[in-house]
Amino acid sequence: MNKLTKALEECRIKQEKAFIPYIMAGDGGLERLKSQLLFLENSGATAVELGIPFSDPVADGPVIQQAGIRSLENGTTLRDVLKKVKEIKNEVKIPIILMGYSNSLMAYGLKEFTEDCLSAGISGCIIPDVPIEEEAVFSSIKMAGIVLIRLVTLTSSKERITEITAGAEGFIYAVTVKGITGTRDTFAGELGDYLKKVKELSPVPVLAGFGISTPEHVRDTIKSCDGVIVGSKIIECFESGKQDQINELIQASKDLVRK
Ligand SMILES: O=P(O)(O)OC[C@@H](O)[C@@H](O)c1c[nH]c2ccccc12
Repeated sequence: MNKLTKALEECRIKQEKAFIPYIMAGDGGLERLKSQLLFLENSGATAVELGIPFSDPVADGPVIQQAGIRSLENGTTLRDVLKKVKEIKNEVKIPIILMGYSNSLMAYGLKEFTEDCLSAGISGCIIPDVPIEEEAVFSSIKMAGIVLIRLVTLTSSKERITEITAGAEGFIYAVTVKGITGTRDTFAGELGDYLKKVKELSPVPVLAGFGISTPEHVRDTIKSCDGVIVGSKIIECFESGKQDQINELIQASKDLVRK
């Protein structure tokens, strides 16, 4: 079974919620990647979403844009990222999901990208600018047993959510805001109902992401879904050396079920 699918299945059996932090590969240099991944693993993350730096990150807010710029300035390429992940794959146990825009993958060549992901032990990919209608282009990834994570948003209709969740693999990424990535203070009132609706329709776990940045956000959001994804706040914490706050966020995802 795919390592990510298995990790999520273990969460379900243990009645735990999933927590997936996002980091930008090459931010601070790729030599930092192993210690970041091990820190997140030891803090109790279920998996890690690893961003591929890209010059035109259309879905990203300022924090991730800046992290991408820093990484590109360090000269990080997708090839380097996959090489580094391959190098450390026996030491890092948690599943790694690559997050990248379609251009980066197409420019690399999909056949080669798939092969290199396999040898690096990548479990899943998130390609946010690829709607299900275009997914066939990336079928080599799926055929290799790497899950392709699909996204739904607050504005997706019930019909659209049904289409997207049918045949979904790994988990469904439920975007919690109408906008780009980045920390938020509050969320739309309809968020809980939206997540419950996606959960009713989805055959795979539903994880919510975008804007989640405090332990309260984590606790509130996971009441209505199977886990959360946190990006911008994690990047900020690593930047400012406040790793203890990362622990608090991850811990918040474990609180609910223990009570
Ligand atoms: O940064 P936030 O608001 O916590 O959102 C998660 C996010 O960072 C991560 O999943 C992500 C980063 N870039 C993306 C682009 C599209 C979808 C998802 C993402």
